Amino acid sequence: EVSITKFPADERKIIAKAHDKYKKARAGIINTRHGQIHTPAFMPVGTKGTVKAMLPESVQTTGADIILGNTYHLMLQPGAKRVFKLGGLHKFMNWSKPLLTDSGGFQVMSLSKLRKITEEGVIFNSHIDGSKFMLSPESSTEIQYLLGSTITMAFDECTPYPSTYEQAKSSMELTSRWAKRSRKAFYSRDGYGQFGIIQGSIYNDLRLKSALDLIELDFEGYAIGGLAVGEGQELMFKVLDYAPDLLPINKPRYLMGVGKPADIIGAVQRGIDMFDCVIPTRSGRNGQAFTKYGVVNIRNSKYKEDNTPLEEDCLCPACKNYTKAYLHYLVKVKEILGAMLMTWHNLMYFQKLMLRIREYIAQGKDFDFIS
Ligand SMILES: NCc1cc(CSc2ccccc2)c2nc(N)[nH]c(=O)c2c1
Ligand SMILES: [Zn+2]
Repeated sequence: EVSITKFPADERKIIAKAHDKYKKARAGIINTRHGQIHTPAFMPVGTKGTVKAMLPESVQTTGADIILGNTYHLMLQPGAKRVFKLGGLHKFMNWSKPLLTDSGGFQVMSLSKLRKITEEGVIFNSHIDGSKFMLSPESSTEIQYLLGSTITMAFDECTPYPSTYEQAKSSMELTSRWAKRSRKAFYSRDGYGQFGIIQGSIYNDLRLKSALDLIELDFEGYAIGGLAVGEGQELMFKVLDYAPDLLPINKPRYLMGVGKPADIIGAVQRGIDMFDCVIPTRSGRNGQAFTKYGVVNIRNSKYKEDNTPLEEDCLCPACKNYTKAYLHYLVKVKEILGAMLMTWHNLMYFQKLMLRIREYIAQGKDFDFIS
């Protein structure tokens, strides 16, 4: 078992080796202070302290072991100190299992209007009321501590795509300097962990240097950042053909912001353990349901009198108790229950996919035809 706490390097016991064809795929368990994470794992995104349209207990019934929170959003509202005073994010949102929070830099670059990147950190104006904030390796790490995150992410810069070699090099070097400061600011406790994030865009020598810089800091896990940023699946897999192997085999590997089922399967085959993506929740709210027959756009008029469930053998409330006609109607009239049921089904679909992948790996079977 790959325990998130410090463990002797020789405890490199991977629970199950996958079928030779996918010699890099692995199934494992990450032990944390807030419970176990079965990998390969899909982590639903709960940006503002809630997985949108879901109760935490509903998220739990889908099989999720861990959910994500967002440092950027929570530091602006309600504020990290307030969450800390109120007992931390676990208590605040009534989620007792593991929580992973992003370090916030990525969200600053994608959400805040005015921002300035300096060696110190990122100065930005809140997208809510324009007030001025600064995120640095130190402040991001402290905010994640105040939130009570089980897994803290190092403060990095997500290198945009496309980037020239020079741009990617200087961005990666900044991420390495910030990683060192993040690691120094981390308050190490048993059962809690901090993950480093490697950058380097599509350049293999930069990816290697980034990995070497971060391995020196002995993080509890490692994330591959700077992918799923518009490069496309082919180029992403090209990087994943070598990047996971640059990371310690006995520590968790997290591919940030990925992805669709086919992306997840391809990345697991290349040695990735953890995933997060807004697709099941966001597309669910937009009327898209993932099913074994493909993606169903429930707003399509062909469903308005379809008295069958999304998937006859799915155990989620949407499939057990309702029809596509009812979901079609709810989404068309923008009823909140529509968002709830579609989200619940999609999260169940993604967790079932991960469960089947874990089973196939444990049985040494290849799993490239699962959709
Ligand atoms: N588009 C991929 C992506 C996504 C996220 C966000 S993952 C996330 C989102 C919400 C909550 C927790 C994690 C990233 N975060 C960081 N820090 N660095 C990246 O390179 C990066 C790349
Ligand atoms: Zn369902």
